[in-house]
Amino acid sequence: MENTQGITVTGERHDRFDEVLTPQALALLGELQRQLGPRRAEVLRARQVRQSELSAGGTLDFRPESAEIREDASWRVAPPAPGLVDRRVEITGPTDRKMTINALNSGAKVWLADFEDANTPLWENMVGGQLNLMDALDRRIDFESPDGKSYALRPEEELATIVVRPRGWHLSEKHLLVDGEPMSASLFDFALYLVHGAQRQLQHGRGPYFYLPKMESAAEARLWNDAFLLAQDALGIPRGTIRATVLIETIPAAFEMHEILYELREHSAGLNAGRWDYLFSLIKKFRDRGAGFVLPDRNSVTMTAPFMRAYSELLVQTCHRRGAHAIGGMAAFIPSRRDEQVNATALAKVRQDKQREAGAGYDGSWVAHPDLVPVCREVFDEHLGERPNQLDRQRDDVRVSAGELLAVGGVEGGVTEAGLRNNVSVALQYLRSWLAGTGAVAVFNLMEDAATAEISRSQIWQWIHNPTTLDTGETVTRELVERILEEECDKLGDPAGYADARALFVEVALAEDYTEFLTLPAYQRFP
Ligand SMILES: CC(=O)SCCNC(=O)CCNC(=O)[C@H](O)C(C)(C)COP(=O)(O)OP(=O)(O)OC[C@H]1O[C@@H](n2cnc3c(N)ncnc32)[C@H](O)[C@@H]1OP(=O)(O)O
Ligand SMILES: O=CC(=O)O
Ligand SMILES: [Mg+2]
Repeated sequence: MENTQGITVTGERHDRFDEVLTPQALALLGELQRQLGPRRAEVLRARQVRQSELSAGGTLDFRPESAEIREDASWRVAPPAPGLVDRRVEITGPTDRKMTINALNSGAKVWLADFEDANTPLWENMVGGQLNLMDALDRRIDFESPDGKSYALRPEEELATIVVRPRGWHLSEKHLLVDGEPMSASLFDFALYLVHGAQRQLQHGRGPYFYLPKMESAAEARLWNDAFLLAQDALGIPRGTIRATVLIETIPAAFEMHEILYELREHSAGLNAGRWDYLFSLIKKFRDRGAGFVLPDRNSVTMTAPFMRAYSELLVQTCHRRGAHAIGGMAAFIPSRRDEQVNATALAKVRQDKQREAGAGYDGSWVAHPDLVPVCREVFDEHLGERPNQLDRQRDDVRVSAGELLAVGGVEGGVTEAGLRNNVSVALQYLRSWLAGTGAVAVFNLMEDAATAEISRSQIWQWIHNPTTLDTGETVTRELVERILEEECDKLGDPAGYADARALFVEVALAEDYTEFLTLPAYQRFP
């Protein structure tokens, strides 16, 4: 452990970590944390205040205070930056060495290098991931797997543009203390990539680009914008070099899309419809509000549910009014190279999802696996023709009210025993994987990550705390879930291997008090 000017690294200095944790990088981390740490605490407190209002019966609406920004038709975000003009296919995934190479080579236009939903924030993953990004930008990221398969990058012009997703504002990085306090994980991930990636990216004719997750308000976007201004000035990089695409993946943020774009306009690269966290947020924010907000089984809530369609179309309308890209979300179906049937289903489902998005006006969309790149590309090729995007397509036909965004009742399908069992089993399997250091995993042929697992455990909490009857006629109670937990654990086998995941599940799904993010108590389990 060392302490230089109030900055202490408590994490281990593994091989080559010094290349990431340089004096220049540590100085920027300290500066950002000292300048913006108190503001971060403020926006997190504002989330709590809003939650108390909602729990007391309040609602969400478009903000009268910022009506002028929404109604002013004159402003636009910055024109798309190099490497971000054509974003028809974006692949997402963690930053381990093999997946970094596979993602960059996948044929996608963009790679979302993920320190958030698809990542377990182990110190080794965080700093190791930054090293892999540096090596990828230096084009020296060859790798050999234990079974002897060699990996190398394709020619420059075929590689995806890197867009890094730092962790959300709620998370801290406890291995980096500033004046004795853990620093913001968001600022940690952002600044390390900026320090090492900016010049390297500019040499490749691109720039330091980011995806910003889990925001709940325009004030949070302003905080990011201030971090960009401060960091660009500190590093002598022209203002506006950084670009950021914001995930609209919380229900409060859906009411502030124009305002979020406005705050970031000089740095904005558009918005993305993060459907899984959005559903999680809906459940979380209205978790104790009774039957009108109880969603049925996770798998029966799709993007064609009226409230999801409203959110998705409002996002395209907002973006294109402001000259900003609208990027679609993740269909969770994962292809299989071993099972033809599973593969055919995944390809068909993903095709359908991308067709809906391209038809709605999205400029591109996400895939979770290299084998899904061609299908997404085909669909957008058909819609875009020779154009790199469809920013010119205005959705003036879209009219979305606050009530429509919040009308979560009335989704077809109910709460079933099978759905409850699925939530229990998926949550257990995901938590085990997360605790072992892998933050994205295929379970029952679907992609599971922090966002989807949040839905599973939050639904269980919500069903226990609001009168909910299963298709079997039984009422969901803590005792019933405990019995099902026992049975699902038996099916999975390996009780010792699941012991930690099981304890964490009880904490985040069955406790009387709701846990805001499962990753908070999960992270505490790491030294
Ligand atoms: C809600 C949200 O935020 S969505 C965004 C966050 N989530 C994600 O990014 C999930 C990304 N996807 C993944 O992590 C993976 O696809 C998983 C875990 C779902 C499935 O992975 P696997 O079980 O390894 O799939 P599979 O065995 O079919 O992989 C085949 C090959 O594709 C590679 N691959 C699979 N997904 C990806 C990816 N997203 N990026 C790069 N390479 C990938 C594998 O590394 C493997 O490579 P190899 O043949 O060289 O060994
Ligand atoms: O990050 C994406 C989501 O759907 O959540
Ligand atoms: Mg998300």
